Amino acid sequence: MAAVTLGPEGTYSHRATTAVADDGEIDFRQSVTAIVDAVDSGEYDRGVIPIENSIEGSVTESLDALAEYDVAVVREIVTPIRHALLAQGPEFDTVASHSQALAQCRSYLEREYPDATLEAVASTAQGVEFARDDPSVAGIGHPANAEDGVDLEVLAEDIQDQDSNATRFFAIAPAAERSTGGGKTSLVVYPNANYPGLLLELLEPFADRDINLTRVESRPSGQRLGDYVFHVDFEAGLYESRTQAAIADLEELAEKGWVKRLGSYDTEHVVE
Ligand SMILES: O=C(O)C(=O)C[C@]1(C(=O)O)C=C[C@@H](O)C=C1
Repeated sequence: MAAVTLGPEGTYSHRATTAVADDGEIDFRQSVTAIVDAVDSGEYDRGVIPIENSIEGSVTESLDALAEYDVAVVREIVTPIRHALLAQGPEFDTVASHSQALAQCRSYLEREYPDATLEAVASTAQGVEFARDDPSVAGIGHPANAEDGVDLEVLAEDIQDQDSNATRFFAIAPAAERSTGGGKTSLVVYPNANYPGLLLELLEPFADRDINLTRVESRPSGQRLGDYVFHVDFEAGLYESRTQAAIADLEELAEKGWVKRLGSYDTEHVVE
């Protein structure tokens, strides 16, 4: 089974992918959108993308790509994220990492390196590569990245602002592989409407059927200011009759827009 995720080798996405596709080939892309595109086109059977972090919140590029492309979510992977600061030595003036990782270490960086320039790059592992090439750059990433070559020191470990830092990833597949099992479901709803009580009406189909929502997130539709797409996750299988009834209600509400079924899945906790 060929899988694709955020590269280069050594990203947290790569680690999460190994947990679900350890017997197959893993290829890398430089952005979440490129990963979703490669799975949507059938080039890969699996992709792994970050969705949400306990400190920094949604990975908005992932939510937008899930709304735009037609792929199935087949698994959820939750993994603790413990960042290290890696450099050739203590004399650096720039810290390069993924924007999520820089944000997860914001207090640490302000306290310890208030004068450093923060540079957002495609992934944590790419930041570490820059540090390997340039003594004026430090990277933030998994400490094991220091072992993959010469000349990198682990200057500090566990620099994330909360000990309990964790990221949720989705394993995605081509849309035809949408699973029929799994205890959690994700939908994307675009009502294409704006009137008092709309959000309440969107949530009622779940409350009425005793379905527990685990996340509601709004993203701009891109059509006009104040117009939103809603990402909804809940604890019920897609093919349960109460879910089908709730979706039928939502489709009526979103008659001018659409309801996208991303799929049902189980959660896997990966501890490193
Ligand atoms: O850059 C990486 O290592 C990634 O896999 C991306 C990512 C993210 O986008 O959230 C994944 C986990 C961590 O939260 C930090 C960065």
